Amino acid sequence: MAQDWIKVRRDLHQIPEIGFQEFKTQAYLLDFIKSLPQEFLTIESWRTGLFVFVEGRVGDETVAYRTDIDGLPITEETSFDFHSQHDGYMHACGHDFHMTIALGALEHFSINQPEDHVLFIFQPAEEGPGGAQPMLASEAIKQYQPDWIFALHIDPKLSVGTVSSKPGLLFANTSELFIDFKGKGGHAAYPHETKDMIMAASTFNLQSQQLVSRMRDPLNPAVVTIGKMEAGTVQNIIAENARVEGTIRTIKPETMDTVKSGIERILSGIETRFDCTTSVDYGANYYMVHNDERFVERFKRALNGSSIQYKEAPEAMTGEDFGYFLKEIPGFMFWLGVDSPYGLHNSKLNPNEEAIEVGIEAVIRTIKSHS
Ligand SMILES: CC(=O)N[C@@H](CCC[C@H](N)C(=O)O)C(=O)O
Repeated sequence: MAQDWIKVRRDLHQIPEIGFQEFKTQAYLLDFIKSLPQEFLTIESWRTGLFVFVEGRVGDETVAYRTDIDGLPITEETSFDFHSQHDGYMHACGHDFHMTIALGALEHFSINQPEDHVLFIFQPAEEGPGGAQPMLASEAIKQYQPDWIFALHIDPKLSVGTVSSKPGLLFANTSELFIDFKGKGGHAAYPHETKDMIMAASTFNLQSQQLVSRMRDPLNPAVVTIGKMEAGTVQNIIAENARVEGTIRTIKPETMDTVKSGIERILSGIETRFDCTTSVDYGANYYMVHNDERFVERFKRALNGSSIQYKEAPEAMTGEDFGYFLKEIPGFMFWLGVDSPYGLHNSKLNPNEEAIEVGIEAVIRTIKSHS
C-alpha cells in the first residue's frame, strides 16, 4: 500500500483548526486510519483527538508515539496551491508534518505487526489551551499504560536528513500571559480628565523587559515576550481599555513563579501610577520537555545503519505540552530537520516535504528499537 504522503500532508495543510476545534482534522485522520488493515488496531476518539492502539506480537511493553494536530491563528502568506482553506488559520508549526509522519508509521505497523504494543496519540490543542494534561488525566489513556513515549517537532533550521535531540532539558517551561487594563477614556484634547490605558499598557511592556534584564539572575534564563497589544477606538479618543497578550519562558520551573510575582509587582505600580485597574490571566502553562538519557541513547542506536544524521541539540526556549507526558512517562522528544527559510510560527513557513519520509523512517526505527 504505497501512500502518497505529500498528498496527505497537503490535505491536512488545507484544514488547520485551533485547539479543541479540530473537527475536520479528526474526521480526516479517522477516514485515513479506517482505510488501513484493521486486524491489529483499536481506535478510540477522545474529544477532537484520537488514541490508536496497535496490538504487538509479543507485547512485553507498550511504546507511545504522540503527534499534535492543531493549527495556529495566523493568516498564511505562502503561494502554495494547497494553502490553508481556513482564512486566518495556518499549520505554521508543522503539525501537518507531524500528523503525516504518525500516519506513515501507523500504516507500517498496521501491515507489519510490531513486536511490542504501540499506542499512537493524536493530541489536540498543543498551541493552547493544552491537550496533553487532560489527555493524561483521561480514562482512555489509563487502559494503555505506556512504558515509554516519544515525539518529534520539525526544525526549520536543521537540514533534511538530520535529526537532533539531547539528554535532559530540551524545551523550556512556558506560561501564557493575558493582561487587561481599565482606566477612563475621554477627549484627546483633555488628557488630564482621563486615565490613558495606552500609556499604562506601554509602560507595562517596557517595564516587563526589565524583569529579564534587571530583576533576574543572568545565569538563570527567562523570556517575557508580548506578542499582541490592543487598545483604543479612534485617533482622537484617549483609550479606556487596553489588553496585552504574551508568553513567559523559563528554564527552571521555580523561576516561573519569580517572573510572575515580578509581573504582579509591576502591575500594582501601574495601578497606582495610572489610577487604573488591571487583571492578569496566565492561560495555559506548559511543563518543560526533559528527555530521559536512556531513550535518547536508544534513539541514536535505532538510527545506526540508516542515512539519518544525528546531531546534539541546544536547549530551546520553545514550549511543548509534551513535557507533561514526559513528566509521567519516561521518553524523549527530537527535532526533525525540514530546512525552511522561514521559521516556526511564520506565515511563510515552507518545510521541505522530503523530510516526511525521513521522519517516518526515524519513528519506525525507534518503535522497533530495543533497550
Ligand atoms: C514548538 C512551539 O513553537 N511551541 C509553542 C507552544 C506554545 C505554548 C503556549 N501557547 C505559550 O505561548 O506559552 C511555543 O510558542 O513555543
